[in-house]
Amino acid sequence: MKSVVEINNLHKAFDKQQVLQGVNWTIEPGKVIGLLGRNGAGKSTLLECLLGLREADSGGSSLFGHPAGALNDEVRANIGYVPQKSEVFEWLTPLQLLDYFKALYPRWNQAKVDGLMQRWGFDGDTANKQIAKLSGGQKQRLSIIRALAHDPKLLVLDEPVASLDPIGRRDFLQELISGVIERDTTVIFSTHILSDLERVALDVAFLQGGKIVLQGALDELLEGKNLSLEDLFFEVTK
Ligand SMILES: Nc1ncnc2c1ncn2[C@@H]1O[C@H](COP(=O)(O)OP(=O)(O)OP(=O)(O)O)[C@@H](O)[C@H]1O
Repeated sequence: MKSVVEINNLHKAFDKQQVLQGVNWTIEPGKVIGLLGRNGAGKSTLLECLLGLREADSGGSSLFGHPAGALNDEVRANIGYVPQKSEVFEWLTPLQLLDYFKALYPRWNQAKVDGLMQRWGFDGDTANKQIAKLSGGQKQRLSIIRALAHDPKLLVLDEPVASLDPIGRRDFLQELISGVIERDTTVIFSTHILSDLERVALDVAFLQGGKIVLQGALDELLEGKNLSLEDLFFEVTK
C-alpha cells in the first residue's frame, strides 16, 4: 500500500541553528501516530515541512505520492491541519470562518460541523462573536472543527489539546476515536500529554537531535521492559 507520508533526509536550519538534521519518516495509511519530543526539538517545524508549509533546506516530503511543496487541489482537499497557534481570519466570526472554508473544499460534512458546533460550545452567541475575542481554548476548538469538516484522509495536529480544559480534551479525544480513527484516517499529532496519547495513539515517534530516533507500536515499544511511556520518553530524549 502507498505511504501517506514519505520524508527523506529532511534538513532545516534557522540561521545557524540546525533543527532538523536528516529526518526519515514513512507513515502508512490508517496509522495514528503521536509525535513526541522535548520543547524546541523541532516538532512544529517538522510538521510544517511535512505539509509543505515551510521550505526545507534539503531533502523532502511527499504526501499521497505528491511532493509536499507542489500539491494539487485534489490532494490538498484530503488534508486537515490544526496549527499550534493560528491568528489568521481573526476578524471573522466562527460561522463566517466555516462558511468561507466550506466554499473552498469540494467535500464538506455540514452535519459533522453542526454537531461539533453544538457540542463544543458554539451553539449560542459564541458562534457569532469575533474570533479575536474568543478564548485560547475556544479558538483551538474552532480550529479542530475546521480541520475535521472536510473529512480529511490525513489529519495533522500540532498540540491540539494544549489549550483545552479536561472536558474539552475528553471531547476531542472521543471525536478523534469515534469520528476519525474509525474511518481509517491517518493521524499525526504532537502532544506533551502522554496520558492522552496513550488513549488514542497506537504508534509513537520520537524526534530527538533533529531526527526520528525511535518509532513503533506503543505496546511493542513498552512490552517486556516494565517501562511507562513517561519512562521511555526520559530514556529516549535525555
Ligand atoms: N521562524 C523561526 N525562526 C527562528 N527559529 C525558529 C523559528 N521557528 C522555530 N525556530 C526554532 O527552532 C527550534 C524548534 O522549534 P519548534 O517550534 O519546531 O519546536 P517544538 O518541538 O515544536 O517545540 P514545543 O514543544 O515547545 O512546541 C526552536 O529552537 C525554535 O526556537
